Amino acid sequence: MSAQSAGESGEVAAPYGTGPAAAPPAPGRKVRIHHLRELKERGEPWPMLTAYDMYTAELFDEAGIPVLLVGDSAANNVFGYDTSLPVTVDELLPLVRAVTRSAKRALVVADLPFGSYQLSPEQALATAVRFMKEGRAQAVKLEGGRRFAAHVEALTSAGVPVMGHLGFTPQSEHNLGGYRVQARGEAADALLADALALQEAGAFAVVMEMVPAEAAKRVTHELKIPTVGIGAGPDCDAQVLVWQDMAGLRRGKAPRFVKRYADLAGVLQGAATAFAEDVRRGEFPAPEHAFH
Ligand SMILES: Nc1nc(=O)c2c([nH]1)NC[C@@H]1CN(c3ccc(C(=O)N[C@@H](CCC(=O)O)C(=O)O)cc3)CN21
Ligand SMILES: CC(C)C(=O)C(=O)O
Ligand SMILES: [Mg+2]
Repeated sequence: MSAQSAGESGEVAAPYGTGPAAAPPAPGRKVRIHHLRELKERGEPWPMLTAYDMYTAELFDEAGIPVLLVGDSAANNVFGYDTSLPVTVDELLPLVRAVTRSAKRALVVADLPFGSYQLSPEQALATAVRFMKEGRAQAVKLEGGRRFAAHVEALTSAGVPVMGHLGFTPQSEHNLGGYRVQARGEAADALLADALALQEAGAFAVVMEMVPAEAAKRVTHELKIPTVGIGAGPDCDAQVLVWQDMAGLRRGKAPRFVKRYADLAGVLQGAATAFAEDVRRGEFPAPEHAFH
């Protein structure tokens, strides 16, 4: 339905992504949520990465990543916690500010951390407003399905674009029994019902984490808004990874859904080792590094 016919029939148009298909963003122009809807309609998959600081935001933006997520996964990839649960709004806000200052084109999504939105739609809006006003984020993300439809609606009607997150939701790891695949078998119907409820509440996209590829494919076909997979198979509209997994900075056994595109841990370890040896041998600084 076009925006015009919605007006003539007296219906209230949904806040986002329901207008006529818009052109994809021109190079150098800011990515908007309707561009992502347009990519879905054209069947063009798009990439999303986490970013938590200036250099990664600049590099990923220039590499053509249209959406950057300042994930609550900063908990275990920046701050050194063992899970996502301890990280706070006050810890994440400076990271969101760094990323939004640095990304010229990418749309920046701020992940709402555990405890900062679950209490009520009012709490969710108060937290989202901080990420938008102080962090300059263009959207926020929160975890949960039907039970959070009212929260999503409060945000979207206040002008805050919301990305949902279903399947394995790390903030509920204690309830879900650890890092496990979700929505197997019968539970695939509940996944679809949750996704439809988020779309109905005004979400502009939905992340699906660690769900069977078949379930993710079905949700992707049933939704008008884009799905973003992480361990959800090849049929999602978009794919997201934590950047330290993607670039091989994080060591140890990676989850099955990770593909490593570089060995940053090896590169950095090698650079630091070479620097240390140079200093110990008296070879750094050389004359050209000193002032006379
Ligand atoms: N670096 C990093 N990457 C992530 O993908 C990530 C984070 N951190 N922090 C927040 C959450 C936690 N996530 C995780 C963490 C571990 C597994 C994991 O160990 N998966 C195993 C077991 C799966 C199973 O037993 O079913 C795997 O092999 O995929 C999965 C997702 C995803 N998110
Ligand atoms: C893995 C993505 C989707 C996330 O929520 C995060 O990085 O916090
Ligand atoms: Mg997260």
